[in-house]
Amino acid sequence: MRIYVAGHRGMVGGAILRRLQVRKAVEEDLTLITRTHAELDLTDQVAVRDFMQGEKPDVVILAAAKVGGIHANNTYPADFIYKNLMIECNVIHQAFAAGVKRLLQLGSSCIYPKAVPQPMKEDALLTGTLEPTNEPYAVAKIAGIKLCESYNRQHGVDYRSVMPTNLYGPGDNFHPENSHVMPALIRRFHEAAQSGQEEVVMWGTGKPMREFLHVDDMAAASLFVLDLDKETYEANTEPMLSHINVGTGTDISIGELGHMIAEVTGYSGRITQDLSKPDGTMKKLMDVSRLGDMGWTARVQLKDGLKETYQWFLNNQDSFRG
Ligand SMILES: NC(=O)C1=CN([C@@H]2O[C@H](COP(=O)(O)OP(=O)(O)OC[C@H]3O[C@@H](n4cnc5c(N)ncnc54)[C@H](OP(=O)(O)O)[C@@H]3O)[C@@H](O)[C@H]2O)C=CC1
Ligand SMILES: C[C@H]1O[C@H](OP(=O)(O)OP(=O)(O)OC[C@H]2O[C@@H](n3cnc4c(=O)[nH]c(N)nc43)[C@H](O)[C@@H]2O)[C@@H](O)[C@@H](O)C1=O
Repeated sequence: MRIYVAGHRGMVGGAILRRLQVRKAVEEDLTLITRTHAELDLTDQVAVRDFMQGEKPDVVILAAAKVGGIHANNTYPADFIYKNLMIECNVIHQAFAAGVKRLLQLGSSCIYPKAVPQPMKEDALLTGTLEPTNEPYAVAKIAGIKLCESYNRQHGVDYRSVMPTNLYGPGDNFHPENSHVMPALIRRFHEAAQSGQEEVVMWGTGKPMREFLHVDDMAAASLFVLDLDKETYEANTEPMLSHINVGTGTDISIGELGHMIAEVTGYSGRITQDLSKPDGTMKKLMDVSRLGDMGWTARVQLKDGLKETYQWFLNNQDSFRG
């Protein structure tokens, strides 16, 4: 069994690779294939074709993408739509051309319309208008789902999609502007606590609700879905709706999250709001009953995961990206 993990140096790909390495210790015939971004640019069609034809993986896990928080999505929309469409087209088509029978790709909860009934069910896809701050990224992610469904329908392959809620954990991107809210605030509150600052500014009103899933849970869910036999996967999805939500099923306001991060990082000053920054979607909570009915639930509690992520941040400050 030869498994290619695309994006293995990212937060999710790294967590998936760690789990597969544990598996490899007991499964001698398992070969894990990886390439860094520098070794293989997945937006390069010819390079991806040559790689797939050369390595001939049995299974592909697509965790590589252009990823960022609300500001990055809103500021670099061309990068988010172009790079993600190219990566998906190249990896999915060239995997098919090289004979890959099973593939798992990661989408995102932002595929669902902005004003959709909560919690969001898989069948809410394409029922309304998307959140404008990340529409280009969401369109690319929806195309990823439709690529998998189309190759399944036309060619009889077994390409699956998981839709994660907002993720966090070791290996996250702590860039001050371009990251997601959790790593951005861990860094900002930590630096304020260390330097004795009296004020920390958070973006928006603090009212949006978000659901946070630890990346180790995401990696476990990804392999759970990948390992399902074809009959079970198909019995729990539909040909035109072949994606599965992954989340915890509970959410928290951004304001509350800020207070939690202040406590964990030891910051005790004022917390204020920058109302010139966007809130984005006001609520994004996944309906996770489909995955729950199949037997998978998240394990890591938010407070525990936050403390562990802060510890990882402290141990890796010199090496993290951004
Ligand atoms: N983080 C989150 O909150 C969420 C993530 N997701 C999805 O999960 C998946 C993984 O995200 P996450 O791990 O957080 O993201 P990361 O940014 O941590 O990792 C993405 C990886 O993809 C690599 N990559 C990007 N572009 C290319 C390219 N052109 N060629 C080769 N490699 C490339 C990056 O390499 P490099 O850094 O060198 O560019 C990086 O290693 C993505 O599909 C994302 O959309 C979904 C919902 C929430
Ligand atoms: C996973 C998901 O991530 C993105 O969507 P998002 O959920 O809005 O992600 P976010 O983590 O950046 O923000 C969450 C909330 O938090 C508020 N907020 C406060 N203070 C900071 C702050 O300092 N940084 C950030 N980034 N947000 C902040 C911010 O204003 C917003 O209300 C998508 O574009 C898309 O990439 C996607 O799929």
